[in-house]
Amino acid sequence: MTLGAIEAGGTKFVCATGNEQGDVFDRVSIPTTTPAETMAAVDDYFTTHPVDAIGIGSFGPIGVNPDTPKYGYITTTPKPGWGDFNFLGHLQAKFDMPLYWTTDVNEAAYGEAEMGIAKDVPNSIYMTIGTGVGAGVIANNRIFNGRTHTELGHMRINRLPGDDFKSACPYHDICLEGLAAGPAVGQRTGKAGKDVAADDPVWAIVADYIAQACVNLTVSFAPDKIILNGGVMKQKQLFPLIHEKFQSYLNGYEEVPPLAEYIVPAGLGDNSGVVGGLLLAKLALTEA
Ligand SMILES: Nc1ncnc2c1ncn2[C@@H]1O[C@H](COP(=O)(O)OP(=O)(O)OP(=O)(O)O)[C@@H](O)[C@H]1O
Ligand SMILES: [Zn+2]
Repeated sequence: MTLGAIEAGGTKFVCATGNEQGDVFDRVSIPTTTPAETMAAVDDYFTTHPVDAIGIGSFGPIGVNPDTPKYGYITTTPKPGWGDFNFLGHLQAKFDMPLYWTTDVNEAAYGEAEMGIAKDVPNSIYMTIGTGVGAGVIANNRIFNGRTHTELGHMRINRLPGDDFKSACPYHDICLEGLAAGPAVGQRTGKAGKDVAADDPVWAIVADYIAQACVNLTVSFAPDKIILNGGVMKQKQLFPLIHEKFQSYLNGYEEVPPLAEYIVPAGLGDNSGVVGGLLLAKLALTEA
């Protein structure tokens, strides 16, 4: 059996084939331009690389609730051409096979939960801190959705005293994404995140906000693990800073696993999404 995965991001789409153990056989990267152009390349890929099912994780916001008219759509993105695009419908018209449709972060969360750092625990959260912040919640080995998917990157956090940085989120004066994602780091320092020194004071601010988010995730979802990935988390010195602040903000309220095993980097690195897609394809097949 051959499985397919799509990791649909705002700058590139990755299409891949592999098996139910999460082994990747082949992959291609397609620039995200217009839906017509990008989807034609996706269609071509799975026509020349036949599969039995496809797991799809898309940038959003997207419709994930089958009871709503916009199920399967990319809904309100400002990305030209992609707003109100019926992504799942497009694929269903081309490929007569089981398809699993979810967000890019839910897909990556599923990959880490099944084959990555969280494979031995049933409850985990995968949060990526890159251009934006997004998180996928796995509860009892399943992707958690409510009325729609979560938007945990936009959780409110408390500003540190003296931090008067103007939020980079156009909607929120104080959200994690607006104060601590890659663009905020860039605007705070005047440099690209990768060029900011490891001991720059900006990292203590970023770590504080991420630690606040981890406390919020802990009390909201009671995960066994919180996985932090994305461009900003390439700064590995953030982990001990986050652990220290997390400890002080949780303040002994509840027992959590040892922090070095609780708030951790991804196990699959840049492969979490593609592996998640393959395993969601398998799930779609077993549930079809
Ligand atoms: N080594 C690094 N240290 C700090 N920041 C970094 C590093 N590498 C990339 N970044 C920042 O991370 C952001 C890019 O994030 P990422 O590499 O996760 O890609 P992305 O796909 O654009 O993000 P998203 O998942 O939000 O769409 C940019 O703002 C970039 O400046
Ligand atoms: Zn926001």
